[in-house]
Amino acid sequence: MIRQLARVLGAPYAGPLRRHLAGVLAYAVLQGLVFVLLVPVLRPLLRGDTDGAQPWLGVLAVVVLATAVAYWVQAQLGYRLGMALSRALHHRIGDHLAALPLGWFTPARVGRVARMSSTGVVDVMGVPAHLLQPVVTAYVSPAVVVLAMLFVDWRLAVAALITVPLIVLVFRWSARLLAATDVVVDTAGVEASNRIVEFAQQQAVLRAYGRTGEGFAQLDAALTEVDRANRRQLLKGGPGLVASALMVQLSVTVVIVAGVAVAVGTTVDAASLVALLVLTVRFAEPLVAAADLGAALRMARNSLDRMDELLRTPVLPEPSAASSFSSDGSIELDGVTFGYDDRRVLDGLSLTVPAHSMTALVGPSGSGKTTVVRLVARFFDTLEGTVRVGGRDVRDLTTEQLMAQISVVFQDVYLFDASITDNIRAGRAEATDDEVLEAARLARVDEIATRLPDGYDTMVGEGGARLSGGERQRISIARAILKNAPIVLLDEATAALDPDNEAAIGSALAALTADRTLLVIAHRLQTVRSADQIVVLDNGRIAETGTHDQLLAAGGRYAAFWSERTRASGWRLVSGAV
Ligand SMILES: Nc1ncnc2c1ncn2[C@@H]1O[C@H](COP(=O)(O)OP(=O)(O)OP(=O)(O)O)[C@@H](O)[C@H]1O
Repeated sequence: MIRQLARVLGAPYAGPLRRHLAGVLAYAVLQGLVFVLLVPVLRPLLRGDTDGAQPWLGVLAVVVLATAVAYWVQAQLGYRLGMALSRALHHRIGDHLAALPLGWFTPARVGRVARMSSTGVVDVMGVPAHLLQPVVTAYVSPAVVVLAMLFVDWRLAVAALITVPLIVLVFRWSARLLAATDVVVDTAGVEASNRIVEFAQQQAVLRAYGRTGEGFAQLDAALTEVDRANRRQLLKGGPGLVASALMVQLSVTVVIVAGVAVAVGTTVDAASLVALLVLTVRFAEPLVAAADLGAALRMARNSLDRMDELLRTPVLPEPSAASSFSSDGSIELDGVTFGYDDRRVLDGLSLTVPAHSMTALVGPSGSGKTTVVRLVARFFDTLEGTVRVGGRDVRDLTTEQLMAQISVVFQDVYLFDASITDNIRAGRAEATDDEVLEAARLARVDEIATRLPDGYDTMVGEGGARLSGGERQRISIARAILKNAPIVLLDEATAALDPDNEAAIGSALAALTADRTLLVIAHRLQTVRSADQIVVLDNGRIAETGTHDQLLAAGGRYAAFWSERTRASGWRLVSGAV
């Protein structure tokens, strides 16, 4: 486990971990010695020989003092290591998350990561902070005691040693019984926390459709499952825990019986025997503690396993150093095949978006439009074929180089709980105040700021909750304008907006996309009509390509779409260019 901890934490923590382990070992050995010294102290005392006990009492006092110092040193090291470990784990998880393909982030995985970085990190930091010491002591102190027994009376040492393999076997069996149910308990825990978050977040939907009862039923079922899993673990693990405690008591009994048998043979005097028995009882104490701590240690190990697994999840390979790159501002997909899990979604798709032109992607739901945009932004790598941005294979660009080429405006806009200015500045951290204000003006965020009590300093709330959907989108467009990337990937809003917002967003997008390369998942007829190229996707393939007039004249899929959509409510006839 220590080795795994060192691997998860990385090289800088190997030294502190080793030092802490050395401190814990020193403490465990010293504690064992304190137990052992009880024999020479008690032996003369029980015979009434206080003078004989005095030198040993002096030695005992010195060793007790050394034990106390060792305890303090290892506790300080462990506590500090625990705190550093919590920071290091958060950093390592955070750094790795930042490098994982964007497509990795599904809601279920996000839930797991949230659990891992909260309770998981606390479990793991508990190892140096308060678990390692009692567990190491549990094994090392009795070993020192048995070693000392060898010198006092080898038969008692052998009696104690006989029980050790049995204790180890029973401890392992007990741990295995409990571990078998760990996955069930953990899965139930993750499910319950996801349901709680969902229940809280989706109150509006649940109430609107009168399904609070049903929503609650799902949460209730998840919590019942947690309860059931815990009970099942207790039932399955119970025999192991009882057997472990019994084994420890049995080892004490074996040594006592052996001691009495030896005493009857008169090789050991009564005083020594009593001292040895005291030693035996103390010898068993740490073992009982180890059995109790097994569960906490296992939980820490499970959390560590999951962190290890996350940190081993491959990141998208990218060149170690950025090579010089002068983008021609185009986008190209060349024979691209891609699928989620085992299902093919794009099938040998080739598409070119020339620089400074607009391509509109249209097609039925599920035809692969979003997937095309995700591949351009390298959420995933293709199974076959090549995606080129600015004329270069995206796999040959560093994340910084690729991201410098692209601004993405998706439908779900997330704003940080910060001021409007800070949210816009997220587009380019080093932008001057004037540049931020200019981007805000172009995206018509200035109109929003004037209405708010603190203007641009107004905090927008978590996710931008204090603003309307349209207002959030205008801020995200201002962010993209500030970023000033040559290529814009846009998922046009499907939701209806009020006329003011609609017009504001129209002009904000016009400012963003002017003189840029634009790949847009188009929902508005106006956008589609004004595109230089329309690509009709169907089932992961290109069904048709051309301008609006060409495609209407062709009388194919697009023409059918157009006449259907202009009649249906799904496509809105709105004025204003994109
Ligand atoms: N993360 C994912 N995991 C598994 N399957 C996915 C994932 N994302 C999309 N899909 C599936 O891939 C197919 C194409 O989805 P995509 O979102 O690209 O289509 P779309 O044309 O953008 O649809 P829409 O217009 O409804 O947004 C769909 O069948 C969808 O269910």
